[in-house]
Amino acid sequence: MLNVKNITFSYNPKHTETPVLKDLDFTVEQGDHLSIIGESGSGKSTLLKLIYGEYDLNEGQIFWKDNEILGPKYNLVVGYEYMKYVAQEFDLMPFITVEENVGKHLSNFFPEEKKERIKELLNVVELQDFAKTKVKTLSGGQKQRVALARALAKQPEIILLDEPFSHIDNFQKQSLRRSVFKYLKEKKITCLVATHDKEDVLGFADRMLVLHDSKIIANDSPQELYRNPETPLIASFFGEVNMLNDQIIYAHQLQAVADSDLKARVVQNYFKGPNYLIEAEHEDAILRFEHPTALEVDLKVFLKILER
Ligand SMILES: Nc1ncnc2c1ncn2[C@@H]1O[C@H](COP(=O)(O)OP(=O)(O)OP(=O)(O)O)[C@@H](O)[C@H]1O
Repeated sequence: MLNVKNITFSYNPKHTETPVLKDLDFTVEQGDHLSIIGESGSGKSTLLKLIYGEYDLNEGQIFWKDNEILGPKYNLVVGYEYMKYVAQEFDLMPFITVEENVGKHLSNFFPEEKKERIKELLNVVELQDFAKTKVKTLSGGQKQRVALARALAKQPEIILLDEPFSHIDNFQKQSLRRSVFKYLKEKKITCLVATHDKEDVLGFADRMLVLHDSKIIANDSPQELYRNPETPLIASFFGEVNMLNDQIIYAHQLQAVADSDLKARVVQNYFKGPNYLIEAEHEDAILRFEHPTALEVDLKVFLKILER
């Protein structure tokens, strides 16, 4: 189990500024998948780096099982055998091939096993066809996949992923995500994923931690946070939201009907694929709702609030 005990951290060595993270306290069970979300600059990457032992904490402690994770003040070399961290910058070796990068830290004593392992990992990240390609010639998304495979090579107990699919194109993202997260679950590798993308969370994460103003404002299952978001910030991670009489209403919860007390005037349409997102004016505020077709600007519509 990962145990993050009341940690506080600021980059400023004199600790004079407001800390980036303050009094964070949470645990992650072995084999669980935790998503870390929050606005840009809320400290997601910093949290992963602290768990990796890259910085010294101002206050608090972090444990993986019984081992305390210590910062550079106490640990000459950053990092532990049982933990891997895939940062937003990949730090690969450009002049050697994909398979050499992936196998970099694997033992040469068992060449057959090593070959098989590299093959398995390249399958997980869907890079089978690039085994012999030099990394310097790869695209950003391909490099990101090599970095993932390399981090998995020695089967860590826990992996920290910072925006793991940010460079991957939409054509491959879905299948790669399924492949990597399925692999981590099967191998019971605990995983912490900092992400902006709800698709990385829904369907994969056991829990979701929301950072805001240096604090954890929510730590629950994605299902629970989706159904009962306590703040518009949490709800807006899942989709477009409206505030109506201090209630959080998702855009898909508003339905155009023949008649209701909620009247609005259409001002804008956005094509979203399966439907349109319609913006409509209601008492000087803009409401957003989904509709199967585009609606004429200035059309008066009546809206009904559906259950979540
Ligand atoms: N090395 C650093 N030195 C000083 N301040 C830093 C450093 N790295 C990050 N920060 C600051 O710490 C805060 C949190 O940054 P962090 O990168 O952890 O946020 P994030 O949530 O991961 O953002 P993003 O979603 O944009 O990646 C920001 O205000 C950032 O400017």
